[in-house]
Amino acid sequence: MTQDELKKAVGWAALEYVQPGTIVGVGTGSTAAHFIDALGTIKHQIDGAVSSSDASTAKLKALGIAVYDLNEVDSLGIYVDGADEINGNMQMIKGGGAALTREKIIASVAKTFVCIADASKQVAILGRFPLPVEVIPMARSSVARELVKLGGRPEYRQNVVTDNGNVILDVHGLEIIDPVALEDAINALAGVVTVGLFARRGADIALIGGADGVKTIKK
Ligand SMILES: O=C(CO)[C@H](O)[C@H](O)COP(=O)(O)O
Repeated sequence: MTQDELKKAVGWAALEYVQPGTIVGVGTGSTAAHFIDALGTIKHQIDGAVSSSDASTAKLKALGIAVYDLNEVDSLGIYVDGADEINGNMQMIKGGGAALTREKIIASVAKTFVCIADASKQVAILGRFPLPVEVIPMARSSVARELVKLGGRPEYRQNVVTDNGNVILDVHGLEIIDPVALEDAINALAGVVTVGLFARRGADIALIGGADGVKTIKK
């Protein structure tokens, strides 16, 4: 199977966790896009979605799925999203698609985070994938200097402006032994909006697509 076929398999497998009559939290990226396609087939059974990016919102609306502002929603049963890396403790690096801030907000509200990923995303130690950090534009250089002190090599993601009007620094060269400590340290830097390290709030369920099919891992 190709990587995209594995992404499709987990995207469709996530339908099992969608409860009829509820609003569903929806992530961003190529794996989440498969989930949105799957969601479209049961659109009359759900109340709608809360979306983590303008791109996912457009895709949801094109399929006829109502998209709600998170402020209109009191609670959320599930959030379904991909990951750039996931470790054995269900902690993740996210933000390859620059949607990390809205993803983290929705994940914080949802009762259950369902991570959908192909097996290439599983790692023993997070950090091989450059860690995305969303930064207020005027703090780009000052935050970059602080990230160097934390042991990383930040690179400005050229020509990318987030849905929130900010910029992204991708931090290379990290071997993240203590994800919670690094998440806290980066979040504490003035000018950082969000770090794409989902350590304090990791996934509750991971659906991992590999050669043997879709494996379910529960926290
Ligand atoms: O965090 C994300 C977007 O900000 C995505 O979930 C992550 O980049 C994985 O993307 P894909 O499913 O395309 O491999």
